[in-house]
Amino acid sequence: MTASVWRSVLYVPGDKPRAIEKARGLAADAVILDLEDAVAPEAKVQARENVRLALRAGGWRVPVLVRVNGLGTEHEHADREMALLSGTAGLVLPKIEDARTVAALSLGLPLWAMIETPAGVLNAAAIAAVPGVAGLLVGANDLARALRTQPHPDRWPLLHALSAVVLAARAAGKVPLDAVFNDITDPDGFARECAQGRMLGFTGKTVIHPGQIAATNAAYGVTEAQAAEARALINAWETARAEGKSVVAHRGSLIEQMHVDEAQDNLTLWVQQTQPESTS
Ligand SMILES: CC(C)(COP(=O)(O)OP(=O)(O)OC[C@H]1O[C@@H](n2cnc3c(N)ncnc32)[C@H](O)[C@@H]1OP(=O)(O)O)[C@@H](O)C(=O)NCCC(=O)NCCSC(=O)C[C@H](O)C(=O)O
Ligand SMILES: [Mg+2]
Repeated sequence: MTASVWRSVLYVPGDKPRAIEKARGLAADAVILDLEDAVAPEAKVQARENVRLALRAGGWRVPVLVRVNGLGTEHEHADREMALLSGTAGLVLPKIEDARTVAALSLGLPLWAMIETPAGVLNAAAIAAVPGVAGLLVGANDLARALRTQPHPDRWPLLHALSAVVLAARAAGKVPLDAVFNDITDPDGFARECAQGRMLGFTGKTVIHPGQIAATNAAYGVTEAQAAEARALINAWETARAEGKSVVAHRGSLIEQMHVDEAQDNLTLWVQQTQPESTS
């Protein structure tokens, strides 16, 4: 599946070999092997070795990214070198605050910038526009702490930042991925947040537990009925255009080129969902 249609992206702590193995069989569209905040300082070196072995072993059905430790940390260079030499599909860079630091990396593989500080949000458009950047990920835990916001079931205090990330990514033609939902025992709250993220314009969501994957794929995916409706809309458009009509109504509503484009996007996602091996 191409990154532009990733629905679920699973974080897996680099110091948990059992979870890394389990991730191979899960239905996430991409995996992030994490060396940063999921790993305690004393476990960092072993985690890097675990990730190296997992990448070198191969056999992954989906793209595997590595979240390296932050710029300026003692692990920065070793993490990056390991990931580059071991065949990762991309690097996730935490706490990115400006475009210049990302542009200076020029590593020749897709970079995923995490927006999780106030400065990162304010500079998100410039960060997204850096040529090597494939997408932006929201880090809502760090951001909430930095902004001193309080939790809210509909994330009101973070809405401006969430939309800023979507705007920045979309303006640059890059992929916006929503933040993690921390409570793995709250499926209703999780589903609500997935629906909100999709409404805001995110392509997909980062998740932290196998139990969150199916709901994410459903929320960000396309159902068979939606695919059929997309075909019907395209068909109505093409028929009307062939008859020389410039204004087209379908099921009582005006449709224009952007609706046809959206229907085409849904069909593309449907094909990638149902035949992932033909498109990855
Ligand atoms: C949240 C967890 C600590 C819960 O762990 P646990 O209590 O072990 O869960 P379960 O017992 O329900 O696990 C059941 C089985 O599933 C496997 N498992 C659990 N999580 C994962 C996973 N992420 N990937 C793959 N497999 C997973 C367990 O191994 C069990 O398997 P088995 O033994 O075979 O039954 C835990 O889920 C966890 O550690 N999650 C990831 C946490 C993480 O990565 N955090 C960092 C990224 S989030 C972040 O930093 C966001 C951002 O930066 C911000 O600022 O917001
Ligand atoms: Mg973070």
